[in-house]
Amino acid sequence: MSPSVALADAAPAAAASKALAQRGASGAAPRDRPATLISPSILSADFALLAEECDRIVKLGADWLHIDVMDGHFVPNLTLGAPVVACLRKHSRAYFDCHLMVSEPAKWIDDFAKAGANMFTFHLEAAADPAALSAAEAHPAVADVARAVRAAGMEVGIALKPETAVELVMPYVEAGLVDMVLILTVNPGFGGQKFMGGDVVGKCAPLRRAHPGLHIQVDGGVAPSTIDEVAAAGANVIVAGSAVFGAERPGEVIAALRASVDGAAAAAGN
Ligand SMILES: O=C(CO)[C@H](O)[C@H](O)COP(=O)(O)O
Ligand SMILES: [Co+2]
Repeated sequence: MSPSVALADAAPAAAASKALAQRGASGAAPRDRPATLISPSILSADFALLAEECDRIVKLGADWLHIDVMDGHFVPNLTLGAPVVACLRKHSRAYFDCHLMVSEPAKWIDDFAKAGANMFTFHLEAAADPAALSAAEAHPAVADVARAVRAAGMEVGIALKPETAVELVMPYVEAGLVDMVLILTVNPGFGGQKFMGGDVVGKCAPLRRAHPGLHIQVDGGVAPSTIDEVAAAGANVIVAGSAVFGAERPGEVIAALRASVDGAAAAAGN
């Protein structure tokens, strides 16, 4: 390991575990709006320098690290899997926010738990036949995946593609099975795509109204030029890949994203 990789070790263990507890509490969702969390996607990092890149971006103010897992089947791209997460865990105590764009999420739960993932976000469209999903009741296959993720010691995220109606995730949130809902504002598979605003990011608003304490993540095309619409919609967990890793001063981008979301929350009175 190069000396520059020992980034997470710069924080005292007690402070790091306190921060982790604040940033990702398991169990019942709080009633108050959760804190703003910036989760840069390492998809846009230099994969040959991944540990150093993770260290650098946490030191520059990132709260979580967003890890995009693609299987070449659910999406037309391949990225990385649990072995890479396990290697990163040896170098970092950061919160690993894993976004599983895979056809069979249940198959990977144990591997990611053992690798040190903190959040396991799976796609609603992958856990059950999308035609069998309903806003009126939870689909047993989706509920089973959510329960298995929590039983494995990770927090539970459910992701929605841009075309998936937000009503379809409500039964799982209402049943207390979900810690975070991820609203995708690009078609999954690639970084650097154009942000889908309007009705797509607008799916955050009814979720925030109905569930003030829920983590609501927006992922895809988020940048200083698009963050105000994301913030106004009610998201509190912000993913940005190319905007952060492609910036000359990534710390300034992280600060600008956070300021916009904090400002919108204050304006909304929470
Ligand atoms: O899940 C994703 C793509 O499927 C990525 O997290 C997302 O696209 C982040 O990259 P960028 O901010 O460059 O859009
Ligand atoms: Co993602």
